[in-house]
Amino acid sequence: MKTYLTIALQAVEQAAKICQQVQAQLVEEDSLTKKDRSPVTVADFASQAIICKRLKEAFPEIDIVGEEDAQSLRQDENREVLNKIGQFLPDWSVDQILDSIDLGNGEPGALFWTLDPIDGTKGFLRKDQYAIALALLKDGQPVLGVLGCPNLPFNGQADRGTLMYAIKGEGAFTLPLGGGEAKQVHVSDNDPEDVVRFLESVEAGHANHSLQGRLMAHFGDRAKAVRFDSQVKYAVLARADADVYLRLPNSEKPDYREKIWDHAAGALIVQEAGGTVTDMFGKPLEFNHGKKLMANRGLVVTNGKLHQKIIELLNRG
Ligand SMILES: Nc1ncnc2c1ncn2[C@@H]1O[C@H](COP(=O)(O)O)[C@@H](O)[C@H]1OP(=O)(O)O
Ligand SMILES: [Mg+2]
Repeated sequence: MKTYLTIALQAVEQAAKICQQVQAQLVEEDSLTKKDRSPVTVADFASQAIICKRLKEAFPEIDIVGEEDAQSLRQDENREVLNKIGQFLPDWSVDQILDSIDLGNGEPGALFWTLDPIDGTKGFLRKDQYAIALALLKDGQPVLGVLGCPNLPFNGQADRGTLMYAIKGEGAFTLPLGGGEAKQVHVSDNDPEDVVRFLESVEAGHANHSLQGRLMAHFGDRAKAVRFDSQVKYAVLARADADVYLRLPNSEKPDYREKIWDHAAGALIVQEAGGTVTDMFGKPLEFNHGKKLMANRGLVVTNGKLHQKIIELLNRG
């Protein structure tokens, strides 16, 4: 597993550098809009190209299930975006860029990678938080997870981003982006009688803030809301800077199913830091139903001590 970890960390580091460069110079034309109207940027594509290329060089036989594909970039109308990606990958030919992005068109199987090259694209566009999320799944369970969080200060140092990783059964660790010593992380110790820090999406459309608000009311003044974009929320909880992360289905999209690349890495990291991850009914996440968590609804992530209480409150009818 150590070889997988080394390559995964290198790939995420490399992608994070490009994402930081793009974010620093971001203009509106650097993004295009997908069919579901969600945005995708130059950096999403560059990140996926870099990570897929690195993984395939090292592990040619392992499929990669990435969030993006190059179909839209192959259309003339998006030539500008493709050219811009080329500026950030100066040694790459156009075909190399397109083909590397499409290395992420693999299918979930017994052993595969899943990649969100930029999770929280809306946060990225706001020059706020985003994550690069990569996980290795074996027999339907994440066994290795890496989260690159370029705008999440490492140890309070604003100029250093955060990397987090976990190997199943071996704990969760953090180190600064750019290199440094890895330190083990543990979730908080807070119980239902303490202050309870709730993580939620910045984007109101991505979760049911009002249902979450009603649940928080149970804890009165002790409930605090903390908003972050992306899987950065998992990293914040794993290092004990928050206690609960809820993703409750939004009434406008009651049938929404979570995507595997949005949760595989983060869920493993929180579990290895001592926390608990289930859906809103307390059922463990099942990663063996294709690209979506078809057998689960919503998400409840806690430090473990709060889990039962939250599930109880959510399901008391
Ligand atoms: N209705 C929805 N319910 C839950 N998650 C959603 C919904 N719409 C989009 N998302 C996902 O929320 C994630 C970002 O979450 P956050 O706001 O917490 O950072 C994205 O991966 C996005 O998926 P997608 O990338 O497919 O649009
Ligand atoms: Mg995502």
